[in-house]
Amino acid sequence: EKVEITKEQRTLMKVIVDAYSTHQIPQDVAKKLLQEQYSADENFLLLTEMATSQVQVLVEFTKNIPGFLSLDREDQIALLKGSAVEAMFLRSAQVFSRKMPSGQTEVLEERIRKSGISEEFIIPMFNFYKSIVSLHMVQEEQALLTTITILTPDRPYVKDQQAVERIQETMLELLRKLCVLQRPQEPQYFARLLGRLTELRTLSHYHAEMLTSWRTNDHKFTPLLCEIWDVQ
Ligand SMILES: CC(C)c1onc(-c2c(Cl)cccc2Cl)c1COc1ccc2c(ccn2Cc2cccc(C(=O)O)c2)c1
Repeated sequence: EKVEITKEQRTLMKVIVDAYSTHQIPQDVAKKLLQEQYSADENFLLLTEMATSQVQVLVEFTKNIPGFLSLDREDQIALLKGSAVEAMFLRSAQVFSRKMPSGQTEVLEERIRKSGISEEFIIPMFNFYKSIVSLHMVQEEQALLTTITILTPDRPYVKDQQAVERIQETMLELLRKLCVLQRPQEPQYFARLLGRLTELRTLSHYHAEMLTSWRTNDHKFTPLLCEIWDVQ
């Protein structure tokens, strides 16, 4: 069928992509990736700083999702807490896709591999990164996929799931059209993107175990991470 983006969908798209591209991790944090010395503890500290910065970036981005601020306030918190890890996996995967300048990507990979995460989580984590990189998503797809992840209605403690579903459906329809228009030769591309959201759920279960094992080894998190991840 003839697929076309309506005027209001184009406006919605612009708002989301602008918000997604505006909020980046401050360059000084990204630069530290190259400077700090290598040790499991130093790597953990750097990753903690990046995760904390990412959560701040994520909160700002989420506030710009049209309709999000009109949701029940407690549901807004429940959506953020429930999606933070998944959104950060997506974001970190996109950082790997865009090949950061001056070899930061390799350094970042090295620091994640040597930060006290057990091998059983490293393998699925980097398989996920590879699967995201192989999709060669454009920014619109990255921004919409992150938005759809945040607007997942069945997160724990969400009261008005219908209200969340309504906004998410708008985003899903827009992403579906974008995929058809961007990749006419790949009719399954939209389904493949949504398949990654299933992988993300699995990773977020692994992540809960990663947190426990870090804490067992007496690693400290920042107050913001403790709040969003319900630790300590
Ligand atoms: C608390 C910390 C040790 C941690 O716990 N789980 C994870 C964790 C892990 Cl180890 C993997 C995936 C998700 C999380 Cl929360 C992490 C490390 O978290 C991050 C967070 C963001 C990350 C990374 C890696 C890359 N990024 C994104 C990034 C880096 C540099 C620049 C930019 C930018 O936008 O310009 C973005 C790690």
